[in-house]
Amino acid sequence: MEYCFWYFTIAVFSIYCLLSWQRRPKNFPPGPRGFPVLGIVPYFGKYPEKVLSKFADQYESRVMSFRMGRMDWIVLNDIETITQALVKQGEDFAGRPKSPLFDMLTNGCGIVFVDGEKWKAQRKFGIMTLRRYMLHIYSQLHNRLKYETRIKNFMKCNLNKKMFIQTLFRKAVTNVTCSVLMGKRYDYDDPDTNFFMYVIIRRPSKTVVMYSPILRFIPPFRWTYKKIVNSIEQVTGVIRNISEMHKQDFDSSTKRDFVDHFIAEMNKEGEYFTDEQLHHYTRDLLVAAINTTTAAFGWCVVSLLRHPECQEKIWQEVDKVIVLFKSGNETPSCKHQENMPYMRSFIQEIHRHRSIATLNLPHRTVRSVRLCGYDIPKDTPVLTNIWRVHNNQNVWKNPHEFRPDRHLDSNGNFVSSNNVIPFACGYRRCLGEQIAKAEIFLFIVNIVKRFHLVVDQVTGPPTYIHSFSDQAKPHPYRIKIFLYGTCQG
Ligand code: HEM
Repeated sequence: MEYCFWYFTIAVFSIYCLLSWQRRPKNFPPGPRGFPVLGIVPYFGKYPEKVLSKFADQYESRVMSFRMGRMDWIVLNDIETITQALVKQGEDFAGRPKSPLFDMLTNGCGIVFVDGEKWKAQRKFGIMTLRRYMLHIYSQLHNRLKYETRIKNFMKCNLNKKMFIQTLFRKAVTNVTCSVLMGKRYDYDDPDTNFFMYVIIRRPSKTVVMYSPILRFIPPFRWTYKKIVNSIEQVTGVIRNISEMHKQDFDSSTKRDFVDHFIAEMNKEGEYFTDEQLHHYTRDLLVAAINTTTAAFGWCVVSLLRHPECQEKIWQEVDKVIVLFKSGNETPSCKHQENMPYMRSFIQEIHRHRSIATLNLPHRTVRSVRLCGYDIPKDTPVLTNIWRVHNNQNVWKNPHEFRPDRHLDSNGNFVSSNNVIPFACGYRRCLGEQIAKAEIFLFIVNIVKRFHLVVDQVTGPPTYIHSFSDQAKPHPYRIKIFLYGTCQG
């Protein structure tokens, strides 16, 4: 009798779980449910963007849903729906999924995972500041990149069996970003400062712990959790010291960098402009900038190596447009780019062919909304399948092929495309887009004009397959590099 009771209770409970698993909000977009608790996570494998894209084909829906944990997520599948949601209804989709753990660790400060009024004030300040001193940033970026990409550093990569070229790019990008944000450069060989370049590398397991804080008590994730805490503490510790030094010799008439601009804002006593906010804002900018830009540099070189004809064409264009580059009497700038259609096509093709933020950063609906005839409740997490847009066969012929000239018209003019959205679009579009674009352009100019890049015959050409991370970055690879006009390599 007692057994019957337990069997009955378990059966009722299982049916209840199954039904609540199957239940989804009324008039919600269609999509796969996957397994109880895990949802479709077991299907994700290394490339969730491709798996979600296949589901999108299967459900034939511009907006699709799926289950992960206890949450129903939605995915925006094409450019029209993405523009409708993130631009036209942008305010409704401008939230970020809540991570109580991250909020606890950052005290709700920063910009990337903040929303509401605080985010609006920080974003407005960020846009104004970066725009105001963009010209200064441009020449600073050029000088720093020229310095960071000295042949001496490349030679070290060639000689050192353990050092790959991306290590050099990561160090260069870290120094460029630190200079622009807080006037700081780190010596490549300094072991005390090297940590700064590595502690902020993002791994998928970190994201999982962020959104499922309960996991921090389970052994393998416990270790990841400790790393997150250490990373946040270490980086903010370094930024704290630097900002204290900035305060000591602060001069409101000559603001040197982002930190100085923020201190000036703090002196006006704005509600959200505190020391803690400064530390987390700067940390967020560093994390957002370093991983993505390093990946972009890595993909540029992969493409230059795999397509020597592109290297040659870019070299010729730079030679024609920036005539005095070699003598050091002309600094490359945005205005040069206007006369460089091939360079611009090459960069646009890098962004299309190698989507770095394949699924964008997650958004959250801040109120109940209607999209493509479906009802999406408040607080629904939202993914944007950027990879799918960049590989849409109806827009791009043979999308898997790397062909910069697809972005040129019959007269050889560059055609900017709304179907290439590496920085996303709308309200939460990348804040550092202009900086990233300038950096990538200046990086290519500096590399192509000064060096000749050749595939390392021992390892062969690097692959386009990206490594498993929350940003699509190249696998480590080696190259041969020669100074132009010499056989030095
Ligand atoms: C190739 C380089 C880069 C790529 C591909 C990239 C891409 C992105 C993407 C896809 C987003 C998410 C947009 C959204 O949520 O809808 C984002 C956000 C952001 N990016 Fe970038 N990014 C790059 C470089 C940078 C740089 C250099 C900086 C800063 C100097 C930066 C700062 C930020 C910030 C602060 C956000 C959050 C904006 C917000 O939540 O309001 N990014 N980026």
